[in-house]
Amino acid sequence: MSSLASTASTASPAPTAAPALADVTASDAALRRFLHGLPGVDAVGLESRAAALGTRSIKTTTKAYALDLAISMIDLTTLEGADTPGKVRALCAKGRHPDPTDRETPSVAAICVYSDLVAVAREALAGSGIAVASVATAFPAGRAARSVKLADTAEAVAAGADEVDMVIDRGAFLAGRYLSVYEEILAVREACGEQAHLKVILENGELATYDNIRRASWLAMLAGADFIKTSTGKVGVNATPANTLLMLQAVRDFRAATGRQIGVKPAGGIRTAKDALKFLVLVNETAGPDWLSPRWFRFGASSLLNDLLMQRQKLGTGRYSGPDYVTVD
Ligand SMILES: O=C[C@H](O)COP(=O)(O)O
Repeated sequence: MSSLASTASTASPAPTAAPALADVTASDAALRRFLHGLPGVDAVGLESRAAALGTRSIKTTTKAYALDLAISMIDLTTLEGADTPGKVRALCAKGRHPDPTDRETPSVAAICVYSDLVAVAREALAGSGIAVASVATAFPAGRAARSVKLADTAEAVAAGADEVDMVIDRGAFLAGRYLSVYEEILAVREACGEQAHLKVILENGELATYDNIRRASWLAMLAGADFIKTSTGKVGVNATPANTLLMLQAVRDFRAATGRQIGVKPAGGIRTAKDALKFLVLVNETAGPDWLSPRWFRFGASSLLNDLLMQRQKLGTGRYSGPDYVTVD
């Protein structure tokens, strides 16, 4: 999209050479060689580039477009122990018609729930074109036997999930057991079958270094992720401009190396329209305009939608209507 386009270019790493999948994934040692052979991340450069792109101003007509685009990219999420069918139905109604006073307002991309509430969401969203996303694999910690994680995934898919958001085994990853992480993603991918897209949550806040985030991104993509996702939203550090920029570089480089396009989903702590628009600038400037659609970029968020709606109403009327005029997230 040219209106979010750059006026100045900033250097970012060149695409990585195509990996030979069979060689790379043959063993822990081969995966380690490949993942540790990826270029090291210049943390200072990454953070300054993310900060610099965050200062880009977006003019009024582009802003209207970008606010609607951001709404259409939301995975409207509720992941609480206290979730009820009633809460999920209310969220689905909101996802269908985020602003009942303005039917031009786009619907969200998906409603994201725990697997036991997939059937409720499925029924409430019938005919809407909005996807049902389910977290699975013992979300958020991912601490369970693989059989339990696969059963969780299979139940979500059987209940009608269009998308499965799995967590990687961070313990195995940090211990260098890359093959185990790779094989688990493959197994979950298989449990998703043809029906469900797979989003792989790296849980960046637990990966300790930017180098690890780059390695985990590649590992997930090699194993068949349709999307890579920053976070569960349940730990101290979730989606940040810098860790999302790094993952956008990874999907860009992966497509250059393999021809396969993978989506990106920052999640956790994204609450304001201002922040969402900064993320869209990062997408355009890093992965490129091919990613500026809900097919390739999502926001995992429980309470971003209301601020986007308030900003949208302000653009239309010239004033804020205030939080009382949008339904509670
Ligand atoms: O995947 C989505 C996140 O759990 C939502 O996090 P949030 O409540 O900080 O928006």
